[in-house]
Amino acid sequence: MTHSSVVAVVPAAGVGSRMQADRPKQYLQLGNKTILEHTLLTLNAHPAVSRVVVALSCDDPYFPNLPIADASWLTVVDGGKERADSVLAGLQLLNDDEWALVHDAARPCVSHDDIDTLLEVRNRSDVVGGILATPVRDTMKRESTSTPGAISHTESRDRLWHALTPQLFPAGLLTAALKQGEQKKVVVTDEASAMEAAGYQVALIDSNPANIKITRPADMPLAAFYLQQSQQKG
Ligand SMILES: Nc1ccn([C@@H]2O[C@H](COP(=O)(O)OP(=O)(O)OP(=O)(O)O)[C@@H](O)[C@H]2O)c(=O)n1
Ligand SMILES: C[C@](O)(CO)[C@H](O)COP(=O)(O)O
Repeated sequence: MTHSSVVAVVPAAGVGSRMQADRPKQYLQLGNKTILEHTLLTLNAHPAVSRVVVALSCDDPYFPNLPIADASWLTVVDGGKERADSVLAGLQLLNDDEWALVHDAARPCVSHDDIDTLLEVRNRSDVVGGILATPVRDTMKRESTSTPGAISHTESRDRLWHALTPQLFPAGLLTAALKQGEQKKVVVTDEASAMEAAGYQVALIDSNPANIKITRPADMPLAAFYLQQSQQKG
């Protein structure tokens, strides 16, 4: 079956406050490249990805110094206040019938195997798209509101998943769902939340938990280890 082209859309306009670094976390080095370079190069290297759109902070002083800044396969757009705004800005460069493969800049350890599995959802008629995900492993506690720092209760972890990225949807439907979510003040922290709110069925694709989102300092050595593992695999 032939498919419309797949375009990677990479939100990379965050400030990385939880990382508490001297620069936005996507510009921290892992080995000989920044996190952002690892992510963009991995996406561009996937045979199904036709081009990459990256959303940057409008006053980002770091990107122009990267060797890939002038890559022909890469287009830069200005990101927005929230992650969803940055994704929406990137989607403006896609045709409605193209597949948007939305992936956090902060997830450099994503594998081509997992992207291959996610792309299979294009052949399904029961869902509109899908997301990489991994089942929750720990017991989940809800914090008390009346006694902050204390447990209110244990949440059922039955059928509870961590949503990862990439998340894959037809660009036109995702654009409309994000705009609708904005108008209806839906809390949209990933693309799937907007698609769910719009009433679509979205596939959960069980995937490698090594595809971590680098968020806090302790994530850096873990990401370095996973990247080294994948480089050794070749
Ligand atoms: N306005 C924003 C906010 C976030 N992002 C991107 O969305 C991804 C996931 O967001 P997160 O991990 O929360 O990154 P930050 O918002 O930078 O981190 P923090 O919440 O700690 O500030 C990151 O690649 C980040 O660069 C974005 O493009 N535009
Ligand atoms: C999109 C995401 O990575 C899925 O888990 C997550 O929602 C991003 O959240 P953040 O607060 O913007 O890091």
